Parts: sequence; structure tokens; C-alpha cells
Amino acid sequence: MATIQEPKVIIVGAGPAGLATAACLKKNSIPYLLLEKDDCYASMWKKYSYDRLHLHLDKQFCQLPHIPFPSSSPSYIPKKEFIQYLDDYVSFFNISPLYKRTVESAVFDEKSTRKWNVKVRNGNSGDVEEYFSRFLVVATGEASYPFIPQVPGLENFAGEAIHTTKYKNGEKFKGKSVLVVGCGNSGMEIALDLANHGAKTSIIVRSPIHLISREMAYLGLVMLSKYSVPYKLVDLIIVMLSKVKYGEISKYYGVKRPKEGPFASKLKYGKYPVFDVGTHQKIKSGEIQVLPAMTSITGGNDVVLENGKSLPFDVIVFATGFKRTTHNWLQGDDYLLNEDGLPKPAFPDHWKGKNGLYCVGLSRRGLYGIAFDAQNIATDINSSL
Ligand SMILES: Cc1cc2nc3c(=O)[nH]c(=O)nc-3n(C[C@H](O)[C@H](O)[C@H](O)COP(=O)(O)OP(=O)(O)OC[C@H]3O[C@@H](n4cnc5c(N)ncnc54)[C@H](O)[C@@H]3O)c2cc1C
Ligand SMILES: NC(=O)C1=CN([C@@H]2O[C@H](COP(=O)(O)OP(=O)(O)OC[C@H]3O[C@@H](n4cnc5c(N)ncnc54)[C@H](OP(=O)(O)O)[C@@H]3O)[C@@H](O)[C@H]2O)C=CC1
Ligand SMILES: O=C(O)C(=O)Cc1c[nH]c2ccccc12
Repeated sequence: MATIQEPKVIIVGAGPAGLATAACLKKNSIPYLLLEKDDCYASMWKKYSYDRLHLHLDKQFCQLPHIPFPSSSPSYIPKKEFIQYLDDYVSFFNISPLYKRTVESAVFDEKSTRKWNVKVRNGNSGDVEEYFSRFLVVATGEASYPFIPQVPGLENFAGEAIHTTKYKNGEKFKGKSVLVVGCGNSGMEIALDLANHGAKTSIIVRSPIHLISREMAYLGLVMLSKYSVPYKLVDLIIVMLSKVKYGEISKYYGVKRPKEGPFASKLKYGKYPVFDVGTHQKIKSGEIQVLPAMTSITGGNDVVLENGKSLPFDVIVFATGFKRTTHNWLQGDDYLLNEDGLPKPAFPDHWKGKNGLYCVGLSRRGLYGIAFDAQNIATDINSSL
């Protein structure tokens, strides 16, 4: 029986960030343990996202360390093909997460030689297991907890109310009156999918938004990553291109663009620009109705809006994003992560905490940011051994 080396590193979360970190540690022959609460890796992609999802950045900005996408892949990778890429990645690096293991506490013990003490609920047996390591990597994602706002009367809504993580496609909603709450990339693309499937679709837009094309995002990222063009100038160019293509958006959305540019808004406030993949045309044509914020639900199916109007719906899809729950289990970290589970240190030093604590995939730079973080973490741990 091979002796199981005590892991030098415990990685929490087997999404793309945890997988990338595992691969980079493996490249440095550093033993790790990868803990995952679900029954598979990349569950957000495999189980909790909708059918028509594509990577909305060019593939060169979405690959994980050491393995490029096949040259035959399209620029914007469909979900199924991205999952295949992850499957190949896991096989190549022989990554074996420990599944159904929810980390319930991680405590740093200065006096112990083993430093991080991680308690885990085994989803199969219900038992609490204990693991120890010198280093701990938080890879639990920006989108680890589906957020549904507290809407007065929601508990009595007579129709169906779901979060985007439960939405696959619009087939079963044909002919139904569906309200999408939230106009981020999930909400805008799901509204398009619903309209394409014959649902009577409305979407709530309550805050300023940036509407850009995938090509504009590509131009922005190339300017930033390859030519180090200052953010402010990139944002100025992107907003100008957006105005040329989409005009004054308040005419259709009832809101203006934010004062700060798309890249600045994303990095400072986590407000992502909306990549238009066809929704704008349906909003312009009136096929998708834009509504103001909702205030409550009354009388079974009626949604009350902030303009005082009340409209009946059969279905509500909450495209209201995600929160993090790191603060529920990570103890003793007063440096790296804030109450919202995001890094306090500014980029590019956001991935390294104290006492051997690291985070990966929390820099609001998507898969591109994951590759950056994972390689830095493995290099830093390697230099500490
Ligand atoms: C719908 C959607 C589309 C996206 N599209 C893109 C895109 O096109 N391009 C791009 O660059 N980025 C995109 N992103 C952003 C993000 O970069 C990627 O989704 C990527 O999957 C993030 O990977 P991750 O590993 O950081 O997080 P996740 O994929 O969320 O993985 C985190 C893992 O941690 C596990 N976990 C959480 N808490 C615990 C715990 N306490 N114990 C054990 N395990 C735990 C979860 O089960 C999960 O498997 C998208 C995000 C979403 C939600
Ligand atoms: N590759 C792709 O094609 C896709 C990528 N993504 C990515 O996944 C991540 C998550 O995106 P997404 O799921 O859209 O979540 P986001 O957090 O990006 O968007 C949430 C939206 O919900 C709105 N909202 C929240 N609460 C309310 C409320 N009470 N009433 C009305 N609106 C509300 C927010 O508006 P407000 O600003 O007013 O709070 C915001 O517009 C992002 O990084 C995104 O870029 C998502 C889908 C597709
Ligand atoms: O899609 C996401 O969640 C991402 O964070 C991908 C991403 C990386 N850099 C960006 C710049 C503008 C918009 C999205 C992204």
C-alpha cells in the first residue's frame, strides 16, 4: 500500500481555478489534496449553467496553464467544448479531487508543525474528517452561492421561481409570461433564449449598464494585455465603439451607461459589462420588454414594479448573480479576503495571503485571471519549500 504523503497544499474547490492550481503544483511535483463539495469537478459548467452558454472571451484569454485550446476550436468556445477541454486537462495532469467534501472550517495553528487544520463534512457518510497542510488555497469561485434577493411576497408567488443556475433552456416556457430579474450576462442571454423559444419575455433593468460586443471586449483585452494601454484609454475607446453601435441606450433600457468605463466598473465594483449576443435587437424590436425594478409580489402571480404598475407572470427567473460564503469557514484570515469573500490586496498581489494562505480565481478577471493566479501560487509555494 503506497504511503499517502501528507499534502503540502490543500486546495478548496475543483472548478477551473482549483484544477489549474492542481496542475501547476503537479508541474512542480508538490503534493496537494483537492477538496470539492460537489460530486464532480467544474460543476458550475457541467450542472449549473444553461445550454446555449459559450465562453464570451476569445479562447486565447480562456485557457488554463500549460494546455492551449485545439487550434481547430472556434474563437468563442461552446460550453460542451469547454467541458471537454477541462476533461482532457484533468486526464493530462491526472487530477483526482476528493468529492462530496464540504470544507466547514479552516484554521491556521501557529504552534502546530502542520499549520492549516481543515475540517470537512463527508457528504457520503455525514462524518467530519480532518486534514492538515502547510499551505491552503481558496479556489471556491466568485459564483459559489446563487443569490436571490428577498422580495416581499415571493414566498406566496403562485408561479415558478428559479435562479439561473436551474435554467437550461426555454423549451418548457413556450407561451408563458416570464420575468427575468437582472440584466447581467446571464439575465440578458437567458432572456434571448426565452424569446427564441416563444416565451412572452420581460427583463428588469434597474442600474446603469455597459452594452458591448464580444469583439469590443476582445479589442479591450488585447490593448490591455498585449500593449499595456492604460485602463482609462481602453474604457474610453470601448465606450465610444459601444455608442456608435448601440447609440443612447436609455431609449431602450431606461438607464444610462455608468460614469466609469466597462473595465473599471468590473474591477472596482464587480459590475460586468453585458456582452450583446443578440438580446439588444429583440429589446429594440419590443419582443423583449424592459421593466424597472420590482418592489413586491402580490395576489398570486402579480409583480409590483417601482413605477407602481403591477403585471402578472407565470415564471420568474432570478438572474441576480452570486455571493461567496468563504467567511463561513475560513478563520483567522484578517489580510487576504474581505467579508464578501473577495481579495483585499489590489491586483497583481491579490492572490497571496499570510501564513501560507492563497486565493485563485477571485480577481474578477475570469479564466484569464485564474491562469495568472495559479502559476503565481505554485511558483511562490515552490520557492518556500
Ligand atoms: C454562467 C457563467 C459564465 C461564465 N463565463 C465566463 C467566460 O466566458 N469567460 C471567463 O473568463 N469567465 C467566465 N465566468 C467567470 C469564471 O471565471 C468562470 O466561471 C470559472 O468557472 C470560475 O472558476 P472557479 O474555479 O474560480 O469557480 P467555480 O467554477 O465556481 O468553482 C468553485 C468550486 O468550489 C467548490 N466549493 C465552493 N465552496 C466549497 C467548500 N466550502 N468546500 C468544498 N468545495 C467548495 C464549488 O462546488 C465549485 O466546484 C463565468 C461565470 C459564470 C457563472
Ligand atoms: N460567458 C458568458 O456568456 C457568460 C458569462 N457570465 C459571467 O458570469 C458571472 C455572473 O453573471 P450573472 O449571473 O449575470 O450575475 P451578475 O452579478 O453579473 O449580474 C447580476 C444582475 O442582477 C441584478 N440584480 C441583483 N439584484 C437585483 C434585484 N433585486 N432587482 C433587480 N436586479 C437585480 C444586478 O443589477 P444591479 O447592478 O442593479 O445590482 C445585475 O444586473 C459574471 O462574471 C458574468 O460575466 C454570465 C453569463 C454568461
Ligand atoms: O465572464 C466573466 O465572468 C469574466 O470575468 C471574463 C472577463 C475577463 N475579463 C473581462 C473583461 C470584460 C468582461 C469580462 C471579462
